[in-house]
Amino acid sequence: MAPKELNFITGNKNKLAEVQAILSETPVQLQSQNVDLVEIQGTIEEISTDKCRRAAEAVKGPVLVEDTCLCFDAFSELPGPYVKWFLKALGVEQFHKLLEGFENKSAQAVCTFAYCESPGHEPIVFQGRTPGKIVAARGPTDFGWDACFEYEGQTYAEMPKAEKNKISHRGRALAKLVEWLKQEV
Ligand SMILES: O=c1nc[nH]c2c1ncn2[C@H]1C[C@H](O)[C@@H](COP(=O)(O)OP(=O)(O)OP(=O)(O)O)O1
Ligand SMILES: [Mg+2]
Repeated sequence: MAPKELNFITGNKNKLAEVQAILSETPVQLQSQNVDLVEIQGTIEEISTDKCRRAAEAVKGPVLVEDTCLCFDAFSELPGPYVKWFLKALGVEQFHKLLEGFENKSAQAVCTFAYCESPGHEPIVFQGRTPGKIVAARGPTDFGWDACFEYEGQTYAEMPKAEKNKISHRGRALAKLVEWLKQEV
C-alpha cells in the first residue's frame, strides 16, 4: 500500500529543502528525521536499499531515503556513491581537477530513492539520472558539487532552484515516486 505521508531520513538540509519544494506541488505529506546511517559499499541500488533497511530499523516505521551519486564516464561511473568523500577531500574549487588528465568530462548525476514500509519489508527503488559535464566551479558553492555540474550550459548552482528541480536527478526520481503513489491509491 502506498503511504500518504513520507518520513524522509537524511542528514542533508539541502536535499531536504529540494524534496520539500518538489513534493509541495503534490498531495504527499513530508516529514523528516535526521538519523546518521551507515552506508555500505556496493552498487547504487544495494547502497540505497541497505540504507533504507537501516533507516526503517532505526525509526521502526515507514521511511524514505535517498542516495546521490556523481558518475564520471571517464572513470567507469566512479566516484559514484563515494563522491561525498572526494568532494570533502578536494573542496568544490579543486573538484574538477580530478578529470584534468581526461578529455571526456561527461558525468551523470544519479539519485536513488528507496521506500520501505516497515522493518523487514523489501525497499522499493525510484531512480533519476541527469547527464552533464564537470567544469570549474561557477555559481554559489553552498550545495555539494552543484557548482561543478553543468547541464545545457549552466551549472546546477547557476540555475534558479525551480529550474534545477525540473531537470535534476532528484526531480526525475521524485517524478517516478509520485507516479507510483498515484497508481497505488
Ligand atoms: O543535488 C545535489 N547537488 C550537489 N551535490 C549533491 C546533491 N545531492 C547530494 N549532493 C552531495 C552531498 C554529498 O556530498 C554527496 C551525496 O552523498 P549522500 O550520502 O547521498 O548524501 P549525504 O550524506 O549528504 O546525506 P544523507 O544523510 O541523505 O546520506 O553528494
Ligand atoms: Mg550520506
